[in-house]
Amino acid sequence: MNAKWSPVRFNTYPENLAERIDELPAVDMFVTTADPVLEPPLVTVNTVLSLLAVDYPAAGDKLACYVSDDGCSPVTFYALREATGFRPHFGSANHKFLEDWTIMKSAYEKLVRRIEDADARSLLHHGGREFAEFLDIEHMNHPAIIKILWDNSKSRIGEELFPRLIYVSREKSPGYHHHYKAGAMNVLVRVSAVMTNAPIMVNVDCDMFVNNPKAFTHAMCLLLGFDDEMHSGFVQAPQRFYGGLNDNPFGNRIVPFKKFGVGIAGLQGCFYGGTGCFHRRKVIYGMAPDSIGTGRGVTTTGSQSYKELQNRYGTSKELIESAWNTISGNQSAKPVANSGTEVAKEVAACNYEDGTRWGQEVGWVYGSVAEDMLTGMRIHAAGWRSALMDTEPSAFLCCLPIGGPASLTQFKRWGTGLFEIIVSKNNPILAAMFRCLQFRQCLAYLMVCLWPVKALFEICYALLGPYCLLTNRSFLPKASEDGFSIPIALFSTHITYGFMEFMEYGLSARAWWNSYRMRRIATASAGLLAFFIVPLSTLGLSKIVFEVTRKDESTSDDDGGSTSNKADLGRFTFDDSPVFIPVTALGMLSIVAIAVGSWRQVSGSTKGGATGGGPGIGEFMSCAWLLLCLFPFVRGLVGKGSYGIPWGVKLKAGLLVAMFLHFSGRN
Ligand SMILES: O=c1ccn([C@@H]2O[C@H](COP(=O)(O)OP(=O)(O)O[C@H]3O[C@H](CO)[C@@H](O)[C@H](O)[C@H]3O)[C@@H](O)[C@H]2O)c(=O)[nH]1
Ligand SMILES: [Mn+2]
Repeated sequence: MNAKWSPVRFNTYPENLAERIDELPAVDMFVTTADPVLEPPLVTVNTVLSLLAVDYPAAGDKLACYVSDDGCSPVTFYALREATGFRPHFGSANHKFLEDWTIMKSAYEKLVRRIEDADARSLLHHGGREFAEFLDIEHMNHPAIIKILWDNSKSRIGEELFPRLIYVSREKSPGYHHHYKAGAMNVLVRVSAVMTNAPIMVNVDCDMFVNNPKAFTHAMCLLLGFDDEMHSGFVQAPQRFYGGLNDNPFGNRIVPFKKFGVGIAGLQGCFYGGTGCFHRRKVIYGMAPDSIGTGRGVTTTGSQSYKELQNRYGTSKELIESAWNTISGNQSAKPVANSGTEVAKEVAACNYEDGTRWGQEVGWVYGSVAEDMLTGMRIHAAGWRSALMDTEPSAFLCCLPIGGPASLTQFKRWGTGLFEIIVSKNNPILAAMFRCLQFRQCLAYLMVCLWPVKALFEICYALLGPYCLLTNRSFLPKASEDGFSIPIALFSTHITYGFMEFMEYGLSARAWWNSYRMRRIATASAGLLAFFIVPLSTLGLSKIVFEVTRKDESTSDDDGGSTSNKADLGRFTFDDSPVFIPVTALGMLSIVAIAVGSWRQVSGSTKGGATGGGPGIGEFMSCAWLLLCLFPFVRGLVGKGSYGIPWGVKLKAGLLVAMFLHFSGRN
């Protein structure tokens, strides 16, 4: 309620920028990809092409696109290089669009075929000099590879300028933690600092393409439009998805967050969602808003402050100069190392961050696999607000994970990451007490970050029903008692409220149900696991890794998938991941409980229950409701192939159920 109480919407009118068109700032665009198998190079190329084609004044000069490839894949590199060949079609796309449509389409189809046919081995051996650096390397142990795929100096006179495109694969070494996406983002920030140093940066995941060609100008409205910059430390576009399945079968389209998003926009501002977000470079460099206090430690010039800058940003002369230009507001200065990649490689090295503030007060913050939440919170804690940019059509679209394993792995990562924030020194309570995080914003962060803790309570509630049926007890008033109306009223208000919210957004009842039950499933599986993993990892007993979500191209509309195919895709799938154990156990348990409870009713042995305290309609209903929510798992118990729960999981779940039966039978 705190989060939804004061909704705010920002409307943007890019046409009002027309007079200031020459003043529009340069934008560095960042794309991250990590695994050529889970994230097909074609997906990345589509994203990059959409960024390069964005409608922005003097785009060729002001935009530069940096692609970080943590997979260090020659195929990704090849795909991007081929994509630059698509360049001539861009100029024409803007002018005589229709005539050139067919030419462009066939060029694109050729590009797709080339990328799909590419294979790493033959590229390495027959691809020429450009691939030499990829030869004989391990993807977790290699020097930095940085290649300028398109540089404006290559443009011929008279040719329309085309944004720069730079391929970055940072150095990796077994001795250094690479901090997953946050680490990749920080390298991109530094590499771009010494190459183009644009005051604004936008970052997207490799599967998130630009859907509204005017997206950047809309964002500028919010970045330039406030009297005080403080109101838009960053500008976030809400996550929207393309294609996808009907009615959100895996619940990852988190609909209640629509209202939540607009709600917190009215507090200190929307959360940073990790993708589709415009950042001010100086905010990322750890600056506080001018109206709050200048420069947080880096205000003066002279040798002393040079040392300070070095301690913060590292030893590269070029980077320090560029950072100094950024924090002192000297945007007109040209980037320092415009040519060559030597300096860029220096700042992309593993050991560059040693002894600096990168990953703490500077750049994307380390210490959570939900680096987006953590980094956004650091920015809010510095006193910035953020603005939500909701354009029509949506600025960016990304793809949704499909199937049980991919969805629950994603939920598990979020849960772990969020809980990591709570147990770290960067938690929202401390930020509200000692820094500039507002109280209500802190509550909103807590509500989200405490989700794994909520899982523990939710599991206990879920177990109450089965426990009562099994042990012939009750926890709810009997239907004949007056008190019975209280749980009924609570339950139906809760359900009706959630349902109405979906109706308000014009969604189907089915979508509501899918989302509702998927939240129960995700909490009891991914949330619960996250709750246990984080303390274990703090004790050093387990290791948290960022598991990249598989990007399925088949979710796109143009696949032409038949309806039955889509229905199949919407069916829950399983694998042998431990994330499935708790819910499988819960499903089995409720079946056993209902069986035992009904048998007792039928055989009339309830009379033996302690002073008529046996289960009533309430307990049966909660068990049945639980079973209904877990229906995909009940179906999975008997399903075949990937639609069936593997025996290993069933066995472990069975063991848990047996343990529960044993202990509940004891008293
Ligand atoms: O070591 C890594 C791991 C991941 N990534 C990139 O990080 C992005 C996000 O990963 P993905 O598996 O797609 O995660 P999602 O669950 O789809 O991402 C959501 O949640 C993440 C935090 O958990 C945020 O970083 C994302 O922006 C947000 O979209 C992708 O572009 C990856 O290529 C890297 O660059 N390096
Ligand atoms: Mn993603």
